[in-house]
Amino acid sequence: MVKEALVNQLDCFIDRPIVPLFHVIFKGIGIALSNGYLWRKQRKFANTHLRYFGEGQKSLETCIEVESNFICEAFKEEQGRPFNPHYIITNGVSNIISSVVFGHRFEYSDQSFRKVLELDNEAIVLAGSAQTQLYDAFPGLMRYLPGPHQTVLANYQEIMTFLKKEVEKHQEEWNPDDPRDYIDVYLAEMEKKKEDPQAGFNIETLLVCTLDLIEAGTETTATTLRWALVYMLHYPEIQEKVQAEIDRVIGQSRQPNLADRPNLPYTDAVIHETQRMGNIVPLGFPKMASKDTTLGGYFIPKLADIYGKVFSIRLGRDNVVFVSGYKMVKEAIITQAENFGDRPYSAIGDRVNSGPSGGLIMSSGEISKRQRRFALSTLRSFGLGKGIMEESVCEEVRHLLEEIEREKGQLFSPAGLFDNAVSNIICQLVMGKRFDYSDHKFQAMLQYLFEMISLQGSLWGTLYESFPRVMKHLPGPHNKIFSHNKVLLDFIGEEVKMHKNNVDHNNPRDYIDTFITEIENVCECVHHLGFTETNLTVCSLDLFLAGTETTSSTLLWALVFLINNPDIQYKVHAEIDQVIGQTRQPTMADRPNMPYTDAVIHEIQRMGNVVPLNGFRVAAKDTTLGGYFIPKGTLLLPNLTSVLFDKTEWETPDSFNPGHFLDAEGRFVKREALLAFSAGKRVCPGESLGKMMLFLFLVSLLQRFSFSVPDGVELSTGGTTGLTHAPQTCLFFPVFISG
Ligand code: HEM
Repeated sequence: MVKEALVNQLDCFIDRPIVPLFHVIFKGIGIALSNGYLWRKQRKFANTHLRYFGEGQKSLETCIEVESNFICEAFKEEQGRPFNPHYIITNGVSNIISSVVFGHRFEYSDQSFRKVLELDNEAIVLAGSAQTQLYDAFPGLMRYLPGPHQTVLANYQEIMTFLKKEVEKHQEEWNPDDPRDYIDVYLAEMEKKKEDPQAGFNIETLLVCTLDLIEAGTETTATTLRWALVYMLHYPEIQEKVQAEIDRVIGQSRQPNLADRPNLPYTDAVIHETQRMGNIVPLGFPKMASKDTTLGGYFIPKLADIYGKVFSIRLGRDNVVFVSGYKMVKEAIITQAENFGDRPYSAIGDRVNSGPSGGLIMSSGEISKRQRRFALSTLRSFGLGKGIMEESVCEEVRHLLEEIEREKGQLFSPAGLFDNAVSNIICQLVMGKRFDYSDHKFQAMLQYLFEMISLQGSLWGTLYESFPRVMKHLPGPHNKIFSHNKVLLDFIGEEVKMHKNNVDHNNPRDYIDTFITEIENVCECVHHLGFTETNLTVCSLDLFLAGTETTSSTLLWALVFLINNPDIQYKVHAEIDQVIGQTRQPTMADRPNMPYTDAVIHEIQRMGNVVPLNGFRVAAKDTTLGGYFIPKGTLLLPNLTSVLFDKTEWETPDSFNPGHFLDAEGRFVKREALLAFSAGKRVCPGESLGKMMLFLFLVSLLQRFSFSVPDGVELSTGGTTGLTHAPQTCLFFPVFISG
């Protein structure tokens, strides 16, 4: 699979991502961390001239033979006493590269060069540590804070000063007719490439290239040699066999040379096995997909094409198993529903829910079962199926249409209105009232709600989940998750207080009343199942968190896809005209008579893909999935993107095609692979309400308006991805359709 990525898909995985800490030093120039045209030019130049100055040439072999002698002499000086060969080997190896780059070697007693090697070694070790990774997350902040990242930066600065001196010396002595080494030919190339600044031939790039060559060549080769010694110590019988082969083929009277290699098969095999076991660049250097594969470390569809249907990735401190494709996701969340029904521990959830298992979204086990059952039965008794909820939606539709009419066909962004309209339905359900679109306090609450969702799905949220103890004390946007959450809980808490004052236990008006009644009625022994006032506010907030942005983003996607496909918008208008006309409001009873519109809404949900990653699950016991062993406690992400765009399930997965949900006669067909609301034990409890809102809002909007964008504007279907996948800010013309 790695070969598939690195060799067969060479063009797709050639670029390096920007790593902020390294970027300070390497600046995206040089050979190792550059991209595009500059990288191609620098890499080609290095390839050609490294070959010229030695690689593949007898002169380099001689140079290595000489250096081997120095190493052996230095070992001899230890007179058989135990010693650490680290710096002798490192110095020896880097001398080979120094000969090519600087045209000379450094004595092992040269303290200034030894210092450079020590600084480099320390920088490499520290750069791989978890603490320095914080720098990559918060470069703006960490720049001013103490920590190992400062040592990494200081070490590289000092190494750069050393390299600068070498380059300056070369500039002083430079004779273009007699290039001695890589620096000399580079100086000549700088003259030649003056007209091509994009290729990056300048002193700054030369310094970075020099550092790249010394660093990449020294640490790797020297570490492999040290592994070789370790294996020889561990396997004395193998060491003896290598020595026997050397005695037989070379003897003691001359130095080894490369011509001996074909006659030393055992030794050659040992060196290869050392490289395999030594595994000195265990992860490879990060590569960035130049085509769609990953985003900010998160899975996007093409990743599964590369790694298979079940693969694991380290996210922060956890190993997360990504499950992809309809069949495998179904196997995980439906067939093995019992095993993958719980949520993993979440540091954010723990803090916002006043304990590890509160609310509806983050709870697990018995609490989740009881709270989900309670929420679903309340949703049912407040109208799903009885028409009360439908009435609420129809009333909200009238307010929404009125607001849009006020725009008088001017360009406008409906996002805020959709958010308010959808959350009003949840307000009706939870607290029995709606808020006017001009209510500033409620608008502010919605802003807090969305910012909280967006921050949880951002790198800041991920960092908090990974390093809660550190992040708790650091400034940064993640703190807003908690402050906003508190404001929202207080807002709901106020409602709970008011409800408590005038609740009629025999006649509950909404979710809050029903919950208060439940707290009164259930035995105190089941309060630990979440029937407490605190959990009532958390569960209410969860209904807003889970229900508002998902539904309103789907409505926005609807307009994006219908504007981009005017023929489809036209057909929906035609079906509305034919089935409903202009004299009455749409109702849910119209849906069975509108197969085309129904198919369009389902296709919007598929392509809109508003919960791209689904919710995390955790394995309740050891199990297997797709042939892989999944130990108890493993985090699982049953990836919905991979299901909604599964090539084996959808005829045209990447294009907007309502035909996915229609048969040859134009009848609506349900498709099992449309898991937009997920499935199994944690399937969205708001699915029916969500579907009702989508149908009534959308059909009512299209009954009254047709939507378009200014000429020449193409709406992006790329979207922004965090926990949810929403269209980028969109501006539309609502054109009033007169009766
Ligand atoms: C188009 C609209 C919606 C979509 C696409 C959607 C999708 C989802 C998805 C994918 C999940 C994750 C399930 C899992 O982890 O397997 C979820 C969970 C949830 N949704 Fe929805 N949802 C929508 C509307 C709503 C509405 C309107 C409500 C509230 C009335 C709601 C309430 C919830 C709750 C409470 C959960 C958490 C359930 C749990 O963890 O057990 N959703 N939703």
